[in-house]
Amino acid sequence: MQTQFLDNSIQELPFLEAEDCAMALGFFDGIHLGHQHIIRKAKEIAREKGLQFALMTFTPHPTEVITPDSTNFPYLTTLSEKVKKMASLGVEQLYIVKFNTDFCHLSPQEFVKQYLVGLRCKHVIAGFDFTYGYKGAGNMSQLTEYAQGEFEVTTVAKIERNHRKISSTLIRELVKSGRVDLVPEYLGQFYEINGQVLSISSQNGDTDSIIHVITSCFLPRPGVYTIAADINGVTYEGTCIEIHTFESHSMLVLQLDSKPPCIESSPIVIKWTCLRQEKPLLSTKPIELSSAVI
Ligand SMILES: Cc1cc2nc3c(=O)[nH]c(=O)nc-3n(C[C@H](O)[C@H](O)[C@H](O)COP(=O)(O)O)c2cc1C
Ligand SMILES: Nc1ncnc2c1ncn2[C@@H]1O[C@H](COP(=O)(O)OP(=O)(O)OP(=O)(O)O)[C@@H](O)[C@H]1O
Repeated sequence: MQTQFLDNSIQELPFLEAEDCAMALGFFDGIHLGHQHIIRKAKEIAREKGLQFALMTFTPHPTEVITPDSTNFPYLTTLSEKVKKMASLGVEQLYIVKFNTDFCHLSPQEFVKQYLVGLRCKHVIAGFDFTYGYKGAGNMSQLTEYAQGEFEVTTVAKIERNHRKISSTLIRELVKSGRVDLVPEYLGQFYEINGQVLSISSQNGDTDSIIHVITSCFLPRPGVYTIAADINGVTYEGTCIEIHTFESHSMLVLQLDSKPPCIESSPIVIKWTCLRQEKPLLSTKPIELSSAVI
């Protein structure tokens, strides 16, 4: 997959090098089951028409630009995780458009002309509620008219589960309220976060261990959770017994069912499987964080 960052403060955009493409559009936080359907549809159309399979996303989330006071937007996926997932879904050309005030002020027609026609879109695929242009004024029913014959449009109808639209917002609400057990119905997998191991200590004569983890990802509300932790390619079952949230990061205390070897400073991926108890099990004092790791 080729990845291209587009920053409209740079005048010489590499549009002339673009290939004729079928392009999926959207923010795609989490790449949930609704997103995956759109991405598969775009891939299918690209194959049928012999076009490059492209996808356009934005960074940061429009809310961070439009509501500058908003802090810590609750992303379900970091940009680098999103890039990896897009590659695994077969996207051939990923455009990551810098969402800034200049971009935000483009009219729907300007966006279509500069970014969609400019990037040689021959077919555009998005969901029924995709919006674009200043104040999100452009919608899918206007897109064919704005395309002026340059590309075709496929609008994917609302994809629901349990009579609710599958959405990043719904998944964030489930995570926030601790209902991580329900997340796979909408996300297609357990909610995962990335972090870094700060320290590890043995418990019960080496049969299990306590590890401290630092993360800046969006977390479930405090409580005791069953988790699985991937460290250096090995999966450990365990429990998250404490969650301490600070301004820009959080610290987790995990109890693992075994003691992993030499994992200080290792990256860790934590899968949240279920909320076991509303209150923390025990209260360990948060360890001192050196400024080097924050
Ligand atoms: C050129 C352009 C300008 C936009 N301007 C605004 C804006 O002024 N206000 C706003 O809330 N969202 C704005 N958006 C964001 C869109 O409404 C929408 O959230 C974004 O395209 C992602 O779509 P999705 O949330 O359906 O994935 C803009 C999007 C684009 C492409
Ligand atoms: N359930 C769904 N059914 C059909 N299309 C969807 C669905 N969810 C998202 N889409 C489409 O996927 C693309 C990315 O959407 P977006 O990132 O806004 O997802 P979302 O889940 O609606 O997010 P949020 O809850 O933050 O609004 C857009 O084209 C959007 O229309």
